[in-house]
Amino acid sequence: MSPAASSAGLLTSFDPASLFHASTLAWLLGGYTTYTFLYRVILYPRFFSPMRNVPGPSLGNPLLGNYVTIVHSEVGIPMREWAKKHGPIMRMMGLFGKERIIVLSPEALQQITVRDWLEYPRPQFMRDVLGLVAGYGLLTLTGDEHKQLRKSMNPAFSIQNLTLQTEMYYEPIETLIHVLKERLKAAPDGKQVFPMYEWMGKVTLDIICETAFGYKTDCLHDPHNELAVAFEKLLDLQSGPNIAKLAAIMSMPGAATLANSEWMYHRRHILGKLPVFSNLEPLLDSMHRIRKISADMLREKTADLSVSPDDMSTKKDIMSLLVRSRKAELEAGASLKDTMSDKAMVDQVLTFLAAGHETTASGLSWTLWLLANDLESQRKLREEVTPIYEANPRPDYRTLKSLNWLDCVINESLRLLPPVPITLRIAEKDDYIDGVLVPKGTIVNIPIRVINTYKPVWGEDAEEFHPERWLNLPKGYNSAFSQFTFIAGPHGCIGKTMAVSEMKAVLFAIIANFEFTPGYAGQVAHPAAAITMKPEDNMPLTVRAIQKN
Ligand code: HEM
Repeated sequence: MSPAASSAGLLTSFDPASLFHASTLAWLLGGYTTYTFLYRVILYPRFFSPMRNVPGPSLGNPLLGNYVTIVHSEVGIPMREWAKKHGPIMRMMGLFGKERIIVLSPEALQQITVRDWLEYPRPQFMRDVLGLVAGYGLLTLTGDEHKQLRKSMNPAFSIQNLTLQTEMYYEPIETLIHVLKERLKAAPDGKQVFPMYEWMGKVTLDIICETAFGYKTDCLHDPHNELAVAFEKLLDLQSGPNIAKLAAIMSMPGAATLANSEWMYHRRHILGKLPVFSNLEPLLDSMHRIRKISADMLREKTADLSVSPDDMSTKKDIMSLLVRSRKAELEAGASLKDTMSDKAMVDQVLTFLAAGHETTASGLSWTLWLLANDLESQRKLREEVTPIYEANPRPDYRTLKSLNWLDCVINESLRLLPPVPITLRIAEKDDYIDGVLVPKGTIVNIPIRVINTYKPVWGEDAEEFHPERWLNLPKGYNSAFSQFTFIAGPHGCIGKTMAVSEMKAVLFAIIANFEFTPGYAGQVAHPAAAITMKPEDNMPLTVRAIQKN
């Protein structure tokens, strides 16, 4: 038979119904799935992606991409090494062949976080995780809703309000000093090793609860305070693997809605019995307790007639400010539905508690670590703060701001060991970044720790602690984009000025009272990252009280 006859025979004998035989369908489906998978994971990133020629690390494991390296290294370090080799824009591989872009240049950071911020929101899975652990507010909203909310929050973070709030920091700070001194009295040689991250966590929780809603946790004295216990439980859950697991769960359709429902809360014990979901039980439980306490505080404030619209003298906390501004809007004729609801108010306060507590505690702990390893910088700081402390142990916002070496130390610590080491955005359109065509849907990595220590900007000693560099900044320094600890633009940290002045108040007082040295010989730092970068070992440091002459 000729080939033509044979193919004609094949064609005439072809029965379309045979396609619907189960085995044929299975073969077709299997073939299609295998091809699609191979195309996405192997072929597309190597031969077809518009980003295929962007420099970066080798593509890594076909399924896990560069995650194997990232998961087994200290946060930010692999990206820092890649940046040294490949420069300010790189491609890396995420899971299952998903490409990501890593950006460092001021131009790219300006485009993503400032100019085109509406087209580069936080990815949905990130917002879902943040919503679950930090409430639905500034961290989860985008677009016009975010703009409106941010505008109504700005007064709480104005210099005028921060100036009034500074006084509220000192009661917890003085309690911390008192508690540590009492323990040191009983210590042999007058020195003792304290887990400083734990103590910084207590003092910053007391401060944030007081400034966010006028609630006294006093967890420095009472570790069993209900709010402190709930927070501690929540923070214990925040390890890298747990957050990755949570992000995977939140990517499942409907998971975020379900996890936030009362229905699920009342059945949370079921989750506790399922291996993958077991961490959700304590998480839902803690969030429920924190929400309940916040809602009770709100009810009290709304009923409290002394929270009048123009009364700035009595209640300076953020929740009172929101209640006052709602009252003012209602008195000016706004209808209740146009003002912020009770639930939204509770969510805002939760966001501030979560975003402002652990970040500041980590920032303070890293600063103490760096000072414990640079005794000359610590001595200079003590020399600067002691005369001011002796004249007035509760300096105001302006005085704290005027202390130059304190400013250098905090800027340098936040540069070198930023409490939020990395953040993500997603491109919502095909776009060019630094001349590279980035397809819609690409996750953009903003590697804060790498940006802050990039040698072409900061010089060869970029990875070392030198507070004096802030007195003579390098030529390539860009005030908005070279130290990116609080990022920039409409989603930049609203609490930046508050965090810095709180860190200054705490450091001012404890450096005047104590000397810090490493906890043991050969100690090295152990930064672990979940959402924030915190010391995995709670940062043990040797503390000795300063003897007054
Ligand atoms: C050293 C301490 C702090 C650091 C390093 C820090 C860092 C950051 C960073 C990097 C972001 C941007 C995250 C992203 O876009 O993915 C952010 C956002 C935010 N931070 Fe902070 N933060 C600190 C303290 C605070 C404090 C004290 C508060 C409030 C009391 C606060 C409230 C917020 C809020 C509400 C956002 C979301 C802003 C928005 O999207 O509009 N932070 N912070």
